[in-house]
Amino acid sequence: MGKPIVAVVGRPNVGKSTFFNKIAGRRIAIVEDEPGVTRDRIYTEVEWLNHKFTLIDTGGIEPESEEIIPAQMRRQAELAIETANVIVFLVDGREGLISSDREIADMLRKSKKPVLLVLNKVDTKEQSPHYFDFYELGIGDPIEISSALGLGIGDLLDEVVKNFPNEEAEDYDEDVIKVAVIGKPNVGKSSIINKVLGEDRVIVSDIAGTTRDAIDTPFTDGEDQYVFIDTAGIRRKSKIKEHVERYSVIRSLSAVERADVCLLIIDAEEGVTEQDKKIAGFSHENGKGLIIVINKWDLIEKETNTMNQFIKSVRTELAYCEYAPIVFVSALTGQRLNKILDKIKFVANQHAMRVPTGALNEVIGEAMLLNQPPSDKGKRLKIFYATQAAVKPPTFVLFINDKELMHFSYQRYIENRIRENFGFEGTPIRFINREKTGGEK
Ligand SMILES: Nc1nc2c(ncn2[C@@H]2O[C@H](COP(=O)(O)OP(=O)(O)OP(=O)(O)O)[C@@H](O)[C@H]2O)c(=O)[nH]1
Ligand SMILES: Nc1nc2c(ncn2[C@@H]2O[C@H](COP(=O)(O)OP(=O)(O)OP(=O)(O)O)[C@@H](O)[C@H]2O)c(=O)[nH]1
Repeated sequence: MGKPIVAVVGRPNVGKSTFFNKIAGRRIAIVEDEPGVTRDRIYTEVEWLNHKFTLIDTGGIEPESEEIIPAQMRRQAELAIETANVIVFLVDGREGLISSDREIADMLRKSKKPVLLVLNKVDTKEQSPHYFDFYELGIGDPIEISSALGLGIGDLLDEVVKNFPNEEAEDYDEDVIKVAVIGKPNVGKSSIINKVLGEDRVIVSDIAGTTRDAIDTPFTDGEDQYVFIDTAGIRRKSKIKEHVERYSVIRSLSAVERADVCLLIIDAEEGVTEQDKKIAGFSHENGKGLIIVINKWDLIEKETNTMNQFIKSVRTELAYCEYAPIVFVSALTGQRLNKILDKIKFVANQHAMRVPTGALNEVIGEAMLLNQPPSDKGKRLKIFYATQAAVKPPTFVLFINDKELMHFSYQRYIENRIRENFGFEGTPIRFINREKTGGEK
């Protein structure tokens, strides 16, 4: 199971952005130093009491578009209900209860998701004069905070964490390959899924070891078991056109969290957009396998170098995922779609691959001989020993003499040597640097 997702909802002006910023200030970012990773405030990674979760901001409601306000609010709440494990429902403790709070509350109550009712703007130690009114919403005890002053935030996060689903909760068996098909609206996600499912694959109604979500689509090619995660939203053509880009990014988040491999579908005519970067960044940060699928290739007029030029621009725009293979397909003509499943299987294996410690240390030893580690003030970096501590994604612990001496560029060099020797195509690689004291060897 992926990291839990927490969504913040509430009517305009209750302080959602202020709240989000306050929490985002505490964010931990695993790949923070990596250049090119697009940071956007749609989501932030948070750690509280050893629990990691993703906080999503369902976004502001545009005050200009008058008639649309109720619909937008409704959509925002729906989105939170669809994607989040815990919902923080923010209301204004100074202004008191108003009718749009009731509307949102009705939707949230019906969702069966854990909802925390949070009175914001309670800037003093005293209880809000409206405190008891909020019980009427039927969501339980209100929690008082001041996002502006940072009061009550810790207690609130304690409550949030308590409501997370059991981390031991069963998902699919280890060897079921979980695939998220992600991308902007209209790039051809459903068409690709349908084509893949159409080709001799058997959709299975039940699959070993699952408490599975009805919106997933498990299938098998006779050899391996797969599941397209969270595809209901894709198959069920939504009536409400999701104009707001943010919505489709958020929709992708929970699917990515649960996936082993993400297929990022890009429209060949449009090329890589900002939104694609956000989604790819999310896959990368969450350590998922990634395949970049350029769809609608039939619409492109080809000259000698068209494909290479396209690859070049994708590599530039998505520089931090250069490990991801790029495939050019057409869901319309079926071109190269038969290769997709093999690619998925391949990347899933790379993502779960473990290399022997002996071979790993040989590669690193050689790497250090070929290209001396950096030094500073007469002290040179030493890597004493390395071991692969985890898979999905492959994670290496490097025991070194001094963390300060490990530069990004050298880490990158080590990563490249590991990739050259072992592959790991399609998966990010993580490093943990550990100082080994008394470390001469
Ligand atoms: N006194 C006080 N003011 C607050 C607090 N939190 C937010 N505000 C103020 O409330 C106003 C609205 O805050 P935002 O964070 O923009 O509210 P929002 O819910 O994101 O609003 P939309 O983007 O319109 O949905 C701003 O003027 C904030 O400064 C608080 O804890 N105490
Ligand atoms: N020419 C061409 N059209 C395609 C291709 N793949 C999909 N389309 C068309 O693009 C449109 C969108 O395809 P969908 O599969 O519905 O896209 P989607 O990404 O699932 O869209 P949303 O449900 O809005 O997220 C449809 O009209 C498809 O027929 C392709 O490879 N070539």
